[in-house]
Amino acid sequence: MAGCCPRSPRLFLHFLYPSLFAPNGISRPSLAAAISSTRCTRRSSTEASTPKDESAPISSHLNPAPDDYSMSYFADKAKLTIHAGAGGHGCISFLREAFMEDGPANGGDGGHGGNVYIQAVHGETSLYKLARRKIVRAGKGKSGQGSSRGGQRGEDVVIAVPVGTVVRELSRNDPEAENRFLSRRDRRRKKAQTLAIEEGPDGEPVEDADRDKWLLYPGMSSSDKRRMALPPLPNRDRLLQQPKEPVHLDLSRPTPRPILLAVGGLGGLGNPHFVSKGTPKPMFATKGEDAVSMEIELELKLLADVGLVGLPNAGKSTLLRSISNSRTRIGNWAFTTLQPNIGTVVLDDNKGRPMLTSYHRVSDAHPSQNYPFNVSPQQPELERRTRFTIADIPGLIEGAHLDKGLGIAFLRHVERAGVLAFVLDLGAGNAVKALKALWHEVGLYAQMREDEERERQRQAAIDWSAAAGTDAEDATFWPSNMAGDHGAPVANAGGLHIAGKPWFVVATKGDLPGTQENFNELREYLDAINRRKEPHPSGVEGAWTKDCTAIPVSAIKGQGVDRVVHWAVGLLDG
Ligand SMILES: Nc1nc2c(ncn2[C@@H]2O[C@H](COP(=O)(O)OP(=O)(O)OP(=O)(O)O)[C@@H](O)[C@H]2O)c(=O)[nH]1
Ligand SMILES: [Mg+2]
Repeated sequence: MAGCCPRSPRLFLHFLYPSLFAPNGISRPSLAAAISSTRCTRRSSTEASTPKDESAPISSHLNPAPDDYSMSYFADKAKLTIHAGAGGHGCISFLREAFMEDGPANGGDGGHGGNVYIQAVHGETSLYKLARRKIVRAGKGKSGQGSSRGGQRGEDVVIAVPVGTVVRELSRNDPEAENRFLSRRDRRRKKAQTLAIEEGPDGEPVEDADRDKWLLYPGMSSSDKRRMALPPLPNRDRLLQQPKEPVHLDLSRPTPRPILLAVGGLGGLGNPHFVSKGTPKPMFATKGEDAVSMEIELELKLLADVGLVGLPNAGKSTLLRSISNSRTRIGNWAFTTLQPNIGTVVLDDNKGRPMLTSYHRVSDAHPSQNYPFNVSPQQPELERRTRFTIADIPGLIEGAHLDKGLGIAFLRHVERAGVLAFVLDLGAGNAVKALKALWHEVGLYAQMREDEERERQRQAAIDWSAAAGTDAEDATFWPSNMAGDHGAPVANAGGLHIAGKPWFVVATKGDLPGTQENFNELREYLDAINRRKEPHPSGVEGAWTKDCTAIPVSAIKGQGVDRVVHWAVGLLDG
């Protein structure tokens, strides 16, 4: 193609035909178009001579060209190291004015370090940015200054995460909490051990463990510094209570206010705080406190009303396109979809009138009674459903639990869906076998999650924290419904009992010849489940076996898909 349209002649057109390029009313783009059409005449004529392939599929919204899709960066896991800000140091300063040589102490206090918060907000859809960011730091407090000027407070940081994020603490470093827990004498012993300092005649280590928490006047000689008697460190409480270890939050709803994760260090005290009868001119101030740092793991479980589960190439994405506004990628090969997609199904007749009447509980979405934040629901109990969301995930294959294909980890995005829709390709072999294989993988996934959760709860039952046994509670910042290890167990909130969810089958590619028999067999199998003659395909006792149905569709032609919407809404309404 490049050979038939050489670039060089175009470069000389200005010189050969200057009038063509003069600003005489013909715009450059139209001229350029004229040129390109002339230049490509040869190609067009050759194309025209070849007969058009009539059988080639015409691309449309439901049968798009391979490059007709939209994709955004997506990550559903992220590990973050968060550092709250350290406090600024207190200042050692004395008033100096004309005719006043020896003024009083006037060193300002250091600013407190910034805190790190987390908040689940609508509008965030992925953990991608956080996964790349890796480290989050709140601002450090500025040191105090002379003339009693306090240091500026460190800036707080709010980590915005999508609704549906689970937060787990992996490790924590809280030097101040450890110090508070140990007695002064123990701290001294510990420091002596680490520094290998000799013990004094009274058996006490010579070095005071708290000495490095003090700032001494820089103008003093080192021997004076060593000899200087320092008062006991003042006992100060943090402005906010550091949440108990380990943090475990299930942010399945937007959080009205940011939730505290790590508290910044207190700012140091300036020298006026230490003025006493014996020390009218204190040559010392305290340093700012070290702050808490933590390693946390974020896991996003998308919250869609309906989750599509199917083998690769079954037609899940085509189905999603046919009923929602999604522009997910479609291709005639396995694993076209590599990350979850959410589509919104709008329940109107394209003229703004409702397509069907459906209601959902508002209290589910705004469980204000569980929040300590005083958010009272203004909405009525039931609200008309105008839309619902549907999640399309990468295809599952047999043995996905053994990490075959893309594994089963993506099932976390349908784990919380209200309804599961199993998408089966009627043209790809026995549909009953495919359904059983899918349920087998889903069942194994549920089992794996439950084991994980049990292990986590067992670990959480052990109190590793230094403050174990103390009754420091952090109720102010911990909504009981969110704190996995502080309130209700997250396992129940996560709804791991997947087999108990309402489900149905969407039998796709019904337009292909010879699929009727396969569909009939599938329908008979589902009828047998409804009549309790066959067990639930997952094999779980007491699983959902009410009205299991299969809806035949041709998603590519948009036929039968309205029934899928109606059925899904019916199941969502319960
Ligand atoms: N004939 C016919 N073809 C369909 C139908 N639905 C989807 N297809 C085709 O099946 C192929 C796979 O469709 P996708 O929607 O990408 O399948 P998928 O389940 O999302 O595949 P993965 O993303 O790989 O899991 C595409 O070539 C579609 O055009 C249908 O109803 N009839
Ligand atoms: Mg797909």
